[in-house]
Amino acid sequence: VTGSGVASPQQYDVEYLTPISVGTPPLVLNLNLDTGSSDLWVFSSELPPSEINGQTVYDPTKSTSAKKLEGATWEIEYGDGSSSEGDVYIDSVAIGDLTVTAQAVQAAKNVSAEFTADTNDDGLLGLAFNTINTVQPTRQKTFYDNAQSILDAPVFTADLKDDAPGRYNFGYIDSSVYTGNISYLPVDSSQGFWMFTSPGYAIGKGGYKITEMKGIADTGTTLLLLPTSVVVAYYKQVDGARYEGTQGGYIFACSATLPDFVFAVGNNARVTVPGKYINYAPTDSSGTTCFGGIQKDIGIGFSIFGDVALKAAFVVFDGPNQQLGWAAK
Ligand SMILES: O[C@H]1CN[C@@H](c2nc(-c3ccc(C(F)(F)F)cc3)no2)C1
Repeated sequence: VTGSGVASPQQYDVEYLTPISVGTPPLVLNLNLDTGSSDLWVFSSELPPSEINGQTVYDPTKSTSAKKLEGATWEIEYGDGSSSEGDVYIDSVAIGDLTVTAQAVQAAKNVSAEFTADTNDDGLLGLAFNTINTVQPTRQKTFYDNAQSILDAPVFTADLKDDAPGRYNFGYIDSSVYTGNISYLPVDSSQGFWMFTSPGYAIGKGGYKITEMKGIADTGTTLLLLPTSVVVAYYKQVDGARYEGTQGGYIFACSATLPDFVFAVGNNARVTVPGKYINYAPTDSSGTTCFGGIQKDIGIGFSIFGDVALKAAFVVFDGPNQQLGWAAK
C-alpha cells in the first residue's frame, strides 16, 4: 500500500497543510504534518466554542468507527510556546489511498491562542518517533509507525516547495521528483527526533567550512535554525544585516541580495538553500525590512533544519533503517 498527500503552503510558507480523512463517514481535516513531534491531534467538538475560529472540528460522536480510549489524556507544547491538550479516540485515518484503521486521534479540549488564530490549520499529524508521543498513561503510535507494516516500503518522503504545493508520499520513493542520487545519513532517534549531523557548510561562493551541525529535520518548524557561529558568518555576507532583539532575530533591507547557504549531507553531497528562501518575509506592512530565514538555534540544544532548508531538497525518512535521505530536485 502507498499514500500521497499534497502539502499546501500557507502565507510565507510559514507551514504546509495536507488533507487527511478521519473517521466514518470520512471527515477531511487540513493537518500540519510535523516530523518534529509525534502526536496526531485535531480540533474537536470538545473545545470551548471561543477557541474555535473557522477550523473544521472532529466530533467523535458523529464517527461510527470512533472508540474512546478510556482514561487517556495528552498535552503538548511546541517550540514557539503554543500548546494543546485533550483526550483520545481510536479511529480510522487516511492520507490518499493509505488508511490506518486503528489510529490514536487526539481530540483537543483546549488549544492556545496561536492555534485558535491559525484558522486554516485543523491540527497536527506527528511523524517523529513514538517515544515522544504525549498520551498518558499509555503512549500511542504515530500514523507512520502504524502504517509501516502495510506500506510497500517502510518510508515516507517530504517534497516541500517554495510558495507552491508539494507532496508527502508514504510507502514509495518517486524517482521523478528529484535529481541525482539520494545521500543517506544515519539518524540518532534517542531524543525522538530525526536527528543527523551535517559535517560542514559554505556561504555563497565562499569556501567550505568544516564544522559539525547536529540538528533535526523538522517540517513543522518554518525556519533554518543554526549554531551562532554559522549564523554570524552568514549575515556578515549581507550588507546592512543586523540582529534586532525586539524582532527576535536578524533583519535586513528587503532589497538585500542574500547568498545561498550550502550544507553538507555526508562527505560528498550538498544541499543548496537559495538565498531567495533566506529572505523570509517583511517585518511590517511597509515591506522595507525583512526577517531572515536563517536564525540562531540558541537554547534548543541542537539545530533545526526547518522548511527553509527542507524545501530545497527531496527528503526520505526511513524509520526501520534509522536513516535520512537527501537529494537535490
Ligand atoms: O515543537 C517543534 C516540533 N515541530 C515544530 C512545530 N511547531 C508547530 C506549530 C504549528 C502551529 C503553531 C500555531 F498554529 F502557530 F500555533 C505553533 C507551532 N508545529 O510543529 C516545533
